[in-house]
Amino acid sequence: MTSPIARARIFIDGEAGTTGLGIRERLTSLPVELLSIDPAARKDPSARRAMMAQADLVVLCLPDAASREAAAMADEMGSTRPRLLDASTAFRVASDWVYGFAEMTPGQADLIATAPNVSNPGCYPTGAIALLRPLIEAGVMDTDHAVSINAVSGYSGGGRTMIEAHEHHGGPAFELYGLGLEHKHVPEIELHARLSRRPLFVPSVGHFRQGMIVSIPLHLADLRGTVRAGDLLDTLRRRYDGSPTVSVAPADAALVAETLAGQDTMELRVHGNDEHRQAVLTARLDNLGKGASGAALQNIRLMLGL
Ligand SMILES: NC(=O)C1=CN([C@@H]2O[C@H](COP(=O)(O)OP(=O)(O)OC[C@H]3O[C@@H](n4cnc5c(N)ncnc54)[C@H](OP(=O)(O)O)[C@@H]3O)[C@@H](O)[C@H]2O)C=CC1
Ligand SMILES: CC(=O)N[C@@H](CCC(=O)OP(=O)(O)O)C(=O)O
Repeated sequence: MTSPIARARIFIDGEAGTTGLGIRERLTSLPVELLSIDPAARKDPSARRAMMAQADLVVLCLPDAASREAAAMADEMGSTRPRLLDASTAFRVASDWVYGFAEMTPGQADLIATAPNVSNPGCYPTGAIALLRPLIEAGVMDTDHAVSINAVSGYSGGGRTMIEAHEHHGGPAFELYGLGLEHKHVPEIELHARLSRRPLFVPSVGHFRQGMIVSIPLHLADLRGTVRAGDLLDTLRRRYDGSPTVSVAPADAALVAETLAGQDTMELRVHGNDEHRQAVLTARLDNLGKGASGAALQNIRLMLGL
């Protein structure tokens, strides 16, 4: 862990957006100084650059293109460059950025603590990678396993535009999307879960504000060796033993997506039937909590040694 910076200064670029607001609220629990931009100048590059120049850490809560622009601005500052934590998809598979999923694998939290650039994970990848990577690292699942990932998110996952659509114009009760099979989270899941074969990913959104379930059906006969559902459970338990944020919970007959709304934790489960040699892995989280702002707070604490 790095030595704590005395009252570090943090600038959230995109502070008024969904993720930015969630981070701002959570920062009140930390001994840091929040630098806020004049709302009228929030998209003015010179005003943003001036805020960045005063900050120890800049948290980017922007669309991808604006994040790339902000990272380029930071690079122009040379030795006075602030450290960056990016909430967008822009740098999640970039080799010179550290992936900000502290529990993903042993040693990841230490990498985050010292990195100049950290990318906050996507909401869906947080659940998918948490379930898949321990199985691949334990050799239970082959890297080229034919993985299918189904997921449902609350509408806040679509940012301000989708929130307004659902809250003011009555969005659909349930909608499958990403059916072109090009969702922006697939490369991130493939890389960080350590898959060598592109997974199928079918996301959906429901008419509820916050919450998410990611589920991965498995035929146990397609895994390595003679694997039972209990072996999958043991593998996940070993990986997340003692984690305050990721827990491995008992299987349940049904799961409600909204249960963890407002919380920054994630629950993993293995729902197995050894007679039929089948299992469904699930991750339940709040897309705005462990899926976004809660993970960002975890990364901020690690980066500042708090
Ligand atoms: N919502 C979610 O569940 C998650 C979102 N994310 C990621 O976080 C990022 C932000 O998403 P989210 O908070 O949902 O989006 P929002 O649309 O709610 O917020 C984006 C914010 O960025 C501002 N903004 C847009 N362009 C610029 C610019 N060029 N310069 C400065 N500010 C700008 C917007 O201002 P204005 O509204 O005035 O245009 C708005 O305040 C995205 O990259 C998203 O992928 C990550 C994890 C989960
Ligand atoms: C419901 C919905 O639209 N969800 C968004 C994902 C949420 C999000 O913005 O994801 P990031 O974590 O990558 O930023 C989507 O599918 O694009």
